[in-house]
Amino acid sequence: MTPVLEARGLVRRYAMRRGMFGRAAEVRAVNGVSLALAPGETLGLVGESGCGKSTTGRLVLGLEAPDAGEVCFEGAPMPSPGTPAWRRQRARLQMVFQDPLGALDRRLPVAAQVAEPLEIHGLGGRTERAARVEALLRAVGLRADHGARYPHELSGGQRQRAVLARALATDPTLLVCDEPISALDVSIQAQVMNLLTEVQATAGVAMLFVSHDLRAVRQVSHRVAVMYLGSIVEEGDPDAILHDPAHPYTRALVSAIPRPGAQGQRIVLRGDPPNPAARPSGCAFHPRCAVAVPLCARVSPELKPRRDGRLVACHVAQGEVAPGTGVSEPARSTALEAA
Ligand SMILES: Nc1ncnc2c1ncn2[C@@H]1O[C@H](COP(=O)(O)OP(=O)(O)OP(=O)(O)O)[C@@H](O)[C@H]1O
Repeated sequence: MTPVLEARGLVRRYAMRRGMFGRAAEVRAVNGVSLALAPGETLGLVGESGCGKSTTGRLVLGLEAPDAGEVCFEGAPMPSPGTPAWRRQRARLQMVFQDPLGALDRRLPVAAQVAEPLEIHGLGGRTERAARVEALLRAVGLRADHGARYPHELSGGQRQRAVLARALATDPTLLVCDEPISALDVSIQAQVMNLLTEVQATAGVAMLFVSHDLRAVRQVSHRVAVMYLGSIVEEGDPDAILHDPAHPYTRALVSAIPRPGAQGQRIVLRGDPPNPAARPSGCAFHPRCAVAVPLCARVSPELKPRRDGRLVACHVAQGEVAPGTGVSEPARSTALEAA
């Protein structure tokens, strides 16, 4: 089956000035990310602030061009932004961002905004569009009269529902949801998460669900990818990752989830939070890692399957470090090749 989305080796760098008169430094926001999504599948992208989740989302949507790597949508390379082919494809690729008020136009009633993508892409006549808007509002749990209101006349959860209705208007095959619940009250978060689960089941849309909240990601995702400093460090089944995280960074993330009765289990990461403008050599996580060995400072581990099939980018978790000797032969030769 052709994947809806396939991204290979994505790299995105930004120039960043250090202070008013400082020299420009380079931030590697995304550093070799590859991912694939099957039709109807949801991939959760999780990691702490600044690890490159949103930049990955923008690259996947074609809102920004990568400095290296390629994005294929339904088997074909993503057309250049602004071209007619790109505009046609944009109808099939939609997004839902964190702030529903910012995503909506304050001067337009909700129904007009839900109808907008249909007009832009020339889908249906006036009557058909009106019927489609009503059906979309109903599908996301809003009434027809909500459509006549302006965004400020809706609650936060209702606004995010309106944003979702608009995103679904063109019947997309891929939805990128970037922190869709983090600006909402906790009680409303659950409603929107349930709605997203419903949308998955009924619309059959593939989703890239970006969040720093592993529990939210687990609720909607078929697979989870954990990012650290621009790279995916672990990928696999959400339950397996939550119950038996393989990468030391994932273990720290999981241990930070508050759980009743799990006292004193939290892993506190040592060292400073990562600075993308000063990327450590080798494994980017090694300065904060409790199980790092000398190899980790020299050789960047690849994301590859362990014996149990879990994808992990860690020399230790992959079993490349032989007990007692420090480094096993395959890892030693990789290190020598890299030296
Ligand atoms: N336009 C830009 N110019 C310069 N640096 C940028 C730009 N966009 C992002 N960055 C930097 O790239 C890195 C990754 O940012 P990104 O927004 O992708 O992270 P994130 O994981 O989505 O974070 P958050 O959860 O806080 O939204 C950060 O260090 C950020 O400061």
